[in-house]
Amino acid sequence: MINLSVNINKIATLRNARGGNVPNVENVAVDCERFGANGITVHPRPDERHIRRADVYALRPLIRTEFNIEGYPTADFMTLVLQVKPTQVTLVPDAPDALTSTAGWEVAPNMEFLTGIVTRLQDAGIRTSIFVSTDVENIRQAAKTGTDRVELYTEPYAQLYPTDPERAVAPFVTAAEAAHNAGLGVNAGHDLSLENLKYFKDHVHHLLEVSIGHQLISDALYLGLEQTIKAYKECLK
Ligand SMILES: CC(=O)[C@@H](O)[C@H](O)COP(=O)(O)O
Ligand SMILES: NCC(=O)COP(=O)(O)O
Repeated sequence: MINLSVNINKIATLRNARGGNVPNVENVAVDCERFGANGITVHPRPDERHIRRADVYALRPLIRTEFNIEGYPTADFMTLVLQVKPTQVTLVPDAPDALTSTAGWEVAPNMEFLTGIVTRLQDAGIRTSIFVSTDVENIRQAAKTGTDRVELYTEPYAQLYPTDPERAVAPFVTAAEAAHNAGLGVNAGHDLSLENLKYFKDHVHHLLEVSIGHQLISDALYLGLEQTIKAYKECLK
């Protein structure tokens, strides 16, 4: 089974637009699980433009499935995740002011840093994942950090899929195989959608989890959250 982890950043974006508590991020997380999500993902950014640190603490006791927290491992981020102890932390190389994630780690130049972070998280019982592109040598370097998993950055796939699905998916097939052969679990995410998810799942082997937010929450405006989650899960069957 491939887990669907619903990224609820955009629910917090909407809530923050008015300063109140509508929509309620905690209720939405619980409802995502009720509607079939296998996990909840959040990416608390330093400027708290969507998910806030307080949301992460509030969500922890409510989540019954897998809780995945993404982010750049600053000292503040590490304090947060070591207190909250989610199921998984996904390490992302984003600058503090990044609009969204646009690249994976260059692992070799960050080997000592990433190895230290991975060790601290695993010592606390937290599964780790490193956000990477499809570069196979870079994925082999990621395995040397001791990380449990990598998350393949799928935006290049999403961009090319509408015009050339075969060429779009090919590097991901190779990357997932390389990660698996290096002993890593394989996650994927960024810009996955109802349009491109099934083809990705049908071609990329060894997938354990996809985390999906922007497109899924946008689809929910038309289909409703329950039907949307069911539709994404259908793509993963
Ligand atoms: C790590 C990743 O893939 C991103 O997609 C991220 O979680 C999305 O963040 P935003 O919602 O801030 O664009
Ligand atoms: N890790 C990717 C993620 O959580 C969601 O990315 P997106 O679907 O919002 O692009």
